[in-house]
Amino acid sequence: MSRWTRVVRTPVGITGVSLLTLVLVLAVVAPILWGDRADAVDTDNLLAGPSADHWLGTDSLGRDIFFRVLVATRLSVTLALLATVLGVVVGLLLGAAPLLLGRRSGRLVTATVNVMVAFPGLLLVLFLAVVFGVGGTGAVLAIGLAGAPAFARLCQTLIAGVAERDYVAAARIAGVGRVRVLLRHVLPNVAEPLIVNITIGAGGVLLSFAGLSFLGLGVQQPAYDWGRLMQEGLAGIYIHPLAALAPGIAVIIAALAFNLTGEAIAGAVGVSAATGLVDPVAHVERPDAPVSEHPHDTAGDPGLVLDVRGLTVGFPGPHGVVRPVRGVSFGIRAGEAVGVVGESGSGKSLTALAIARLIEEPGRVDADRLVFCGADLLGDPTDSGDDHDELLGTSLAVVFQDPMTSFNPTMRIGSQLAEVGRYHQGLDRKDAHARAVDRLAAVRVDDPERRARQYPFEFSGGMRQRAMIGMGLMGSPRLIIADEPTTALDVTVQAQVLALLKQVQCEQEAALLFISHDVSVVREVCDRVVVMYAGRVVEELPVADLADPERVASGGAQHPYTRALLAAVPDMTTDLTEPLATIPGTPVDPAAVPPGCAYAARCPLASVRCRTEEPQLVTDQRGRSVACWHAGAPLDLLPTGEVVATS
Ligand SMILES: Nc1ncnc2c1ncn2[C@@H]1O[C@H](COP(=O)(O)OP(=O)(O)OP(=O)(O)O)[C@@H](O)[C@H]1O
Repeated sequence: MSRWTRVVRTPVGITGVSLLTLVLVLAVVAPILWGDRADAVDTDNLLAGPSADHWLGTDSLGRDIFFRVLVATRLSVTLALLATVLGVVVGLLLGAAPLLLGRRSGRLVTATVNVMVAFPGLLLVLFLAVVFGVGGTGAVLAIGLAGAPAFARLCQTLIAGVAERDYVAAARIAGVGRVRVLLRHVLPNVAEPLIVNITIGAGGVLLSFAGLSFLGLGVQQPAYDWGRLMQEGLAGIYIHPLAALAPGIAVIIAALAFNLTGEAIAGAVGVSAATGLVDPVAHVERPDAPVSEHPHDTAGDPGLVLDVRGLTVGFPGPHGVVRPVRGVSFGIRAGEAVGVVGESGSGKSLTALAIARLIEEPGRVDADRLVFCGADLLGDPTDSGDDHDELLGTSLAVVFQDPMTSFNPTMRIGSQLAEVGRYHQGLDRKDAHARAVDRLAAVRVDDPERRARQYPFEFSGGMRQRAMIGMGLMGSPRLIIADEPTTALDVTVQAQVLALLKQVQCEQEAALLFISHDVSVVREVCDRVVVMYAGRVVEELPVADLADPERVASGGAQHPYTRALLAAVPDMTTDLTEPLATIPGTPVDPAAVPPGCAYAARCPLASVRCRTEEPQLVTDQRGRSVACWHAGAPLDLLPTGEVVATS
């Protein structure tokens, strides 16, 4: 059963939809059928009570109240819908401002919206009604604009939630413009709560309109809506109450029709009908001081596809800037696979996002050097004549961790792949689709023509990851960033996706940056490994040296953290009757990084020097680097004093 069928299967739904249909039908037909009778003046029957000729009596000019209430449906509903549309359009534009204008200008709009929301709604309506002038048009503008801020805030919150999804990031890497991202990737995914809110909102607008006309600020004679009829009937409320009550009841029925329908849709699509009452969007201030802790610089190596030196990522926190990535340096050559390992929170994903230029304000990325395919990603693209987005769109492929969020659920898989071809290779719709099908075949998706027409929910997790790799292959990637691409998959599918990733990397002679917390997976896929702890690289070495945590003297891992990570990986000799080894203690909170070596509190070798002086990354003749004052020292040897770094 479709969701929309479900709307009318509940008592609330059937009542709401029936009432709404009745109201809308009356709005269309009533003026045509009964317009003349509603306007007919009968001077012999002024202020008459109910009779067979006039079911609800007559007004002060002898006009039939029943027909006037029916005929007023059109103006009441039309004006309410116009005001709703105005509020929705303005609210949507304001709500989408952070996405369309970028965070900085967007924040200004957000702040203005928040001030407007704090302003009492009724006062705002009355104020605007006076500003725009008495009458139907003024009332539409007043009610529409007064409702816009609340709708804008709802949109901001919903859009912000979707804008962080991986498929939006993927579309942005693919070079899709902001307006298209909004229309194609964001709005379809927030449409349901918006529709619910608009429907319920229309009921409220109808009441507001009746209120304004009742106060004499809305519709003016000779036109009449329900509010106007209520006002006219008020004068004789004690002798002839039906003249005021009948239009009042009509307002209640119509408002109920909209509200019940909205509630029913909310129930059917699983959205809270109170979504409009969300908390204000949190604001954080941008740090003033630029961040650059790491003067460490190296001359650029032209053989590197990616050259990162002193990369920092900072976010403003309540007590100053928090830097989850604090001076990361590494490079990757064409055809090389580099693994980045470390516990959760060590800054692996942020490092990848910074390279893909996906860190949004107020986050701030700084580096001494961030060069991809010879282009300085930190420089102004117009200076160098390069278009970074174009470069990243064609030469960088990103495979995200969660196959559920990697694709836009409202778009066919083929269209999402084709989007890359259309934006970056200038292919027309047909060629882009053909290439998308071809790329799906290249990542071994069976029956690619049919699969390309399917939606993401029709793909299994493993197939979605393959399709994501296929999307990266729409261009000719020089670098593939895979951020925990198999964490969400079961073991068999994991092996298939890893094999595919490796095969694609070899065929394309691309570099691979493979992020994982699982050392054993990195050992399978990569040539070299970068070990991160608390936002820094603590060791970098060939995977061959990861073989055995105890093989320190003969060139194995030297850093106690790398050795602890290795010891925590179960192998064939692990005694399964014993609990699996873990690293004692907890990772460092990026907001409270201690002085000295960040790992000292958990390190069996930590000495006084470790707690006060931060070890720098030192590279040996074989090109392996380690940042530790006691690198390679036996782990059971408790330090008695200062030990000089062995490398
Ligand atoms: N937008 C943000 N604002 C503030 N802090 C953030 C933001 N994004 C991430 N962080 C913090 O940065 C730290 C590093 O995050 P990151 O996602 O890079 O870790 P990770 O090593 O990839 O971990 P995981 O394996 O869990 O993904 C975490 O402590 C996280 O809370």
